[in-house]
Amino acid sequence: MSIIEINGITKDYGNRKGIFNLLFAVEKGEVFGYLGPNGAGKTTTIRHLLGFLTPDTGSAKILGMDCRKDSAEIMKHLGYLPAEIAFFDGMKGMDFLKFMGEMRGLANTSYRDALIEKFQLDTKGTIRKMSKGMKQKLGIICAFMHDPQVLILDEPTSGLDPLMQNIFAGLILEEKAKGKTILMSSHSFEEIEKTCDRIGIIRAGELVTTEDIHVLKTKRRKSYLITFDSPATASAFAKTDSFDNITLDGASAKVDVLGSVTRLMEALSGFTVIDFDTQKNSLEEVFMQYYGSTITEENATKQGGVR
Ligand SMILES: Nc1ncnc2c1ncn2[C@@H]1O[C@H](COP(=O)(O)OP(=O)(O)OP(=O)(O)O)[C@@H](O)[C@H]1O
Repeated sequence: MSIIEINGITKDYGNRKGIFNLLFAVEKGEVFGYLGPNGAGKTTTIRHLLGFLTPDTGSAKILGMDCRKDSAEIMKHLGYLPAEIAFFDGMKGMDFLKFMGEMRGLANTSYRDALIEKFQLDTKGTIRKMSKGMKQKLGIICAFMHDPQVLILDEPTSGLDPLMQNIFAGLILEEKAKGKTILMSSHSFEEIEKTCDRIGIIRAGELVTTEDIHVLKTKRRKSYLITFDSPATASAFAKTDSFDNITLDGASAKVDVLGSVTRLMEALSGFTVIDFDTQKNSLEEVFMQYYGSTITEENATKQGGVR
């Protein structure tokens, strides 16, 4: 039995908005990254899993239970971080965590306290006065503190600074090692790449693909920005003809590499390199790398009125 199942869900909001015949499953111990641009349908999918929405067709299950009918039972085993956190604004952070803990019958608060420590959150102040990042940390602690078997996290790192994003990635890996099943949505391939086993890409309400992250990494083209000691060295490197796609700019060269970076490292060994940087690709670029013109053609067809 899969832990999370989305069985052919359609929720049509009209105007081509919503989700359409979605079908995927997340297995025990798996971290599943759910990626897509703004408005693709990630939150709508997650709201079905939480039992907040009734699908037009299809169904969702968690731990074999129906997300709509058995949501009270499911909640006992689930940690949820919403995309937009609405807390009781006037409450102090710690009072909120205590309140949520009591609702869930949390007897042992040691994990909660360890999470507060890990995220360095000052829980003494009122939630109203907390920054976006602090509220996000509070939401994360609340989702994990009762040690649930299943976690559903809607854009968990939004508002977190890079240091906290790394701490969050570490937490996900620890939870994965405990055998937790995690579905997390994101816009960022880079973020998902650090933690997930598999990703699903949704676009315009339809699942474009689900793929093993290791397979994707080998298919992925990355850009590297290399700064040499002089423009002459940069052009000498470009003339080695080792790579198809080199763009020169003074002493710098941007090189696109597919898969392993070993070949680039070897090619650079005879040159003086001052700086070496990876350029992050946007999700859109990653889409284009994997699916090339297919996506644009599909979109053009849809915009022309055919689904
Ligand atoms: N209740 C609703 N009524 C009508 N349209 C809706 C409703 N809820 C969502 N939508 C539309 O459905 C589409 C999918 O929205 P959803 O919030 O699931 O996207 P998302 O992938 O989570 O986006 P983001 O990354 O911006 O959070 C959007 O076009 C949105 O405007």
